[in-house]
Amino acid sequence: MIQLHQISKIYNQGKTNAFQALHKIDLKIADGELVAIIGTSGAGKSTLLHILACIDSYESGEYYIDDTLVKNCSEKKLAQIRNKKIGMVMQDFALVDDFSALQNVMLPLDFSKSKVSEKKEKCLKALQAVGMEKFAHHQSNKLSGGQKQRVAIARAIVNEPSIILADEPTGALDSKTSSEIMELFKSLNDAGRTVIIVTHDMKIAQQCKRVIRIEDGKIVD
Ligand SMILES: Nc1ncnc2c1ncn2[C@@H]1O[C@H](COP(=O)(O)OP(=O)(O)OP(=O)(O)O)[C@@H](O)[C@H]1O
Repeated sequence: MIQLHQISKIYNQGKTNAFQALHKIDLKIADGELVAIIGTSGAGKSTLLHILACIDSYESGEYYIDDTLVKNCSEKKLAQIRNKKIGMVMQDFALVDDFSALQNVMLPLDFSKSKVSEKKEKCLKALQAVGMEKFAHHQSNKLSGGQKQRVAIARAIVNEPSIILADEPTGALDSKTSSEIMELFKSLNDAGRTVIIVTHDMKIAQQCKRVIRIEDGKIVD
């Protein structure tokens, strides 16, 4: 499903501060895998995740997602891929503070032509899947860290993407809450989704079926 062939990423190319963050990365991730990406700070984990999420460019190599060659896609097609195929979860939750949980989960449906009542129903279903339906009308900045991350996960799955990408999703949570969030990722994976998690936490990585270690922009293990 995901294939990277010789992907290289250079920040500030052509300038005196040019920096090569990824060196000829080859990687295949099949449908339904549960993968951790680990490595020291600055190794290139987030850069790789952003390329997988189609939110960052690369200087050379090919990235195929379900046989679509990403670099040939128009901006419109890329937006469609991001919206329909990929759900993103961030360390800092990236919720709109003064929106309710429901309004946050509605955001990816902003451009959908469905009726508002249908959109709401979809969002409530996503909130239910993460155990947060009772908090649908709570303002998001009044929720705990773990609850915020559940809402962020509901927002990531509302369009039923086949791939979930998470960047340090438990980095701001205590260990008990981290375990609960990891259980949620495992259940999303059990339901058939591909889940790729960047993490520093070995307890999280050990629960993944495959661990990829990056050092200095290269896959070393
Ligand atoms: N926008 C940018 N411009 C220039 N260099 C960048 C940029 N973003 C990242 N880098 C550099 O690229 C390298 C890889 O960064 P990246 O954020 O992918 O690392 P990481 O493994 O995710 O680190 P961390 O675990 O600290 O989040 C680092 O040396 C970083 O300084």
